[in-house]
Amino acid sequence: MQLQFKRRFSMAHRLRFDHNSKCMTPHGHNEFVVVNLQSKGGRQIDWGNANYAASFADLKRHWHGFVDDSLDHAFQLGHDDPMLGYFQQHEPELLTRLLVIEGDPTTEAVATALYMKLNAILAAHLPDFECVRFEIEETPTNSVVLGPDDIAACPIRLGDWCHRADMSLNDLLPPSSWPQIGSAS
Ligand SMILES: Nc1nc2c(c(=O)[nH]1)N=C([C@H](O)[C@H](O)COP(=O)(O)OP(=O)(O)OP(=O)(O)O)CN2
Repeated sequence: MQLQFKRRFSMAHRLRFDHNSKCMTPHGHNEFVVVNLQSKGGRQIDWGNANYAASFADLKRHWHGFVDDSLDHAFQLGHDDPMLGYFQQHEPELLTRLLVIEGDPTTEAVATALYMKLNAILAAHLPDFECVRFEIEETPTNSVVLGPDDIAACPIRLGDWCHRADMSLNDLLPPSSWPQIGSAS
């Protein structure tokens, strides 16, 4: 049995690889992230009693905390985007609001990075559960859907932050400066 949780977030990005694209201009979307979780077998449904393996609240707490408090309204940029230099020089207090990824921040790449982030969060907080389907709905007409094989097949390291169970969105700041998910910042 799979449990599906959906959360909305706002974001901005720009794609620089295709110079003729309208997506060169920074622009934003209101997106949905949809995750399907299932028990790895260690925790089964407690039939006849609680009738669940874990409550919705417990399953959503850490992931939705990350989505709401870190991902929502972040500006997604490629690692070599010159706009990073602007923020480092003029508005360093906003560096925690930048999601930085190797290459252009397409929905495919960001979904892969965020799926890895969810896996790190599950390993730290819900080790008996796994994500078997991960979806980002970028617009009402464009979605990217991933399964575990897509994560295994990713040929590059998109960012160390994807593998940490904290609030980090980039590797510009040391890991010690990022709050843990669920802790007061
Ligand atoms: N493979 C990808 N291609 C594009 C992505 C992406 O993430 N992966 N992203 C964009 C832009 O973010 C753009 O905002 C959306 O592009 P597009 O669908 O071309 O534009 P519309 O939303 O206006 O599309 P309609 O369906 O015609 O409304 C571009 N490409």
